[in-house]
Amino acid sequence: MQIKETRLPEVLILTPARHGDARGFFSESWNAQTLAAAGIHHHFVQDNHSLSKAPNTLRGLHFQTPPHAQTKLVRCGRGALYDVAVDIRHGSPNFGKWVGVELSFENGHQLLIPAGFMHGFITRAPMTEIIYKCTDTYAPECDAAVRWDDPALNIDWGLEGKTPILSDKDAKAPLLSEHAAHFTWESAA
Ligand SMILES: Cc1cn([C@H]2C[C@H](O)[C@@H](COP(=O)(O)OP(=O)(O)O[C@H]3O[C@H](C)C(=O)[C@H](O)[C@H]3O)O2)c(=O)[nH]c1=O
Repeated sequence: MQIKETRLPEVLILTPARHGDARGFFSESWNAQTLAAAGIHHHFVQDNHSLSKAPNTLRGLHFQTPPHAQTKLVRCGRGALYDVAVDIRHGSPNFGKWVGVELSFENGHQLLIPAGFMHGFITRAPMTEIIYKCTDTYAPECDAAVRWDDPALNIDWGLEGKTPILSDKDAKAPLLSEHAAHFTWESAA
């Protein structure tokens, strides 16, 4: 397992080993003991899996507010995507700062996104599948979204002038500044 920091130190790129042979490869996509040996302790309770059929499909920016904030371990099961995490922890020196990482079936990279960060991604290929583990279960009453193109965040999604495919919910999401509550977050669960 390779572990690499990003410009937001709490957001890590994890790349499990792939054991190749003539048939293809085998990889432990997640092993609690391996992560614990690296000092990474999370209790995941829900796995998510979504398919986005077209490139430039953008899902985000999403998060669950306390008490159901989620740490996520994200990977790309098929295709390719650009995965983005945004720090919205009240009082964080990196509040409002973002980082993006290319995740693909080919590169096998995973992104560990702690509670207190928003998550979003844009697909770079057709039929892209994202698979991710969460440390809390779905809580619709805590499900929140912020506009993908919030000028205060200035995220570069690599759209090159194209318009992303969005859900109605994401198209109508508020700006971060319109979220009345400033969320205080326990340390990442
Ligand atoms: C998140 C979630 C959704 N749903 C249901 C609710 C809707 O009927 C349907 C689609 O939900 P939504 O449009 O919120 O799905 P995405 O746009 O992929 O949202 C996700 O995308 C971003 C990138 C995330 O990190 C979050 O996990 C999540 O917000 O699945 C569930 O049943 N359980 C769940 O945990």
